[in-house]
Amino acid sequence: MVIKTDRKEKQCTAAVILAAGSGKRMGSNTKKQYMLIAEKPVVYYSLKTFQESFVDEIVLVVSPGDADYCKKEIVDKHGFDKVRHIVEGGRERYHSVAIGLDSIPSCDFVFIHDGARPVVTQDILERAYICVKKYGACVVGMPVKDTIKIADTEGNIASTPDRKLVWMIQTPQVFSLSLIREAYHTLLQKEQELLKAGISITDDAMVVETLTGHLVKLVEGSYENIKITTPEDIQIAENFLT
Ligand SMILES: Nc1ccn([C@@H]2O[C@H](COP(=O)(O)OP(=O)(O)OP(=O)(O)O)[C@@H](O)[C@H]2O)c(=O)n1
Ligand SMILES: C[C@](O)(CO)[C@H](O)COP(=O)(O)O
Repeated sequence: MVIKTDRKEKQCTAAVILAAGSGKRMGSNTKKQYMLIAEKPVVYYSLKTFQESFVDEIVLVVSPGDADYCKKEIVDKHGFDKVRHIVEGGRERYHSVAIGLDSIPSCDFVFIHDGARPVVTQDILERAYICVKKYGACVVGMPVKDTIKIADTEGNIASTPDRKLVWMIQTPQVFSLSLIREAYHTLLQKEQELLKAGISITDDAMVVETLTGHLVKLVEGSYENIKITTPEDIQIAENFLT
C-alpha cells in the first residue's frame, strides 16, 4: 500500500559568500570586507544573516593569505558553524565564484552573495528562496529611481531606456546548483573568447543569461542592500545596521 503525504523533503541550500576582492575603489589600506562597522568587520554582517537563516552551509571565499585570519577572528570567534569551507578566491569575482561553487557538496540550491553587502536581511533571503524553488534562477534587485541614460564612447547620450524596465542588481543571486555549475563550467571554457569580444562578466545572472537558455527572474531586494564600494558607503551601511 502506498501512503501519500503532503510532507516535502527538506531541500539542501548552500551559500557562497565572496570576500576575495581587493577593494580598489575604496582606496583604503584595510580591505573593505574587513573595515569596521559598529566594531565588526563588514563581512561579519552577511555571515551572521546567513548563519541565522534556513541556509544549511556556507562557503566563504577570501583572498590568498586571509583564511587563517578569517577563521580565527570572524568565523570561530562568532560561532559561525555553518561555514564549512574557507577557500582562496581568484583574480576576478567570477573566478572566486567558480572556486566557491567547487567546494559545495551536493545541494539543491546555492545563494551567491557579495560579502561587501552587509545589509542583506532574512526577508530578502526568504523571497529569493521562494523564487528559486519555482524558477531555478533568481536575482535580487530593485527598480531604479533615477532616469538612466546609455552613453556613447564620446560621453554623449545614445539612448534612454524605459525606466519601468530598468533594475539595479544586487545579491544574493540564487540558482539551482546544477544550473549554475554548468553555466560557470561553460564560462571558464569560453573565457578567452568572451574577453576578446569585450564582454566583462560582472554578475552571476549574466553567466546564466549569456551561456544557458535559462530565464532569470528578478526578486525584490531592498534599497538598503547596498554594496560597500567607496568610502561614504561605510557610514551609510552603519546607519542602516545600527
Ligand atoms: N576577485 C574577486 C573580486 C571580488 N570579489 C568579491 O565580490 C564582491 C563584489 O566585488 P566588488 O565590490 O567589486 O569588490 P572589490 O573587487 O573588492 O572592489 P573593487 O572592484 O573596487 O576593487 C565583493 O564582496 C568582493 O570581495 C571576490 O570575491 N573576488
Ligand atoms: C554582483 C553585483 O553585486 C551586482 O550588482 C556586482 O556586479 C558586483 O560588483 P563588481 O564591482 O562588478 O564586482
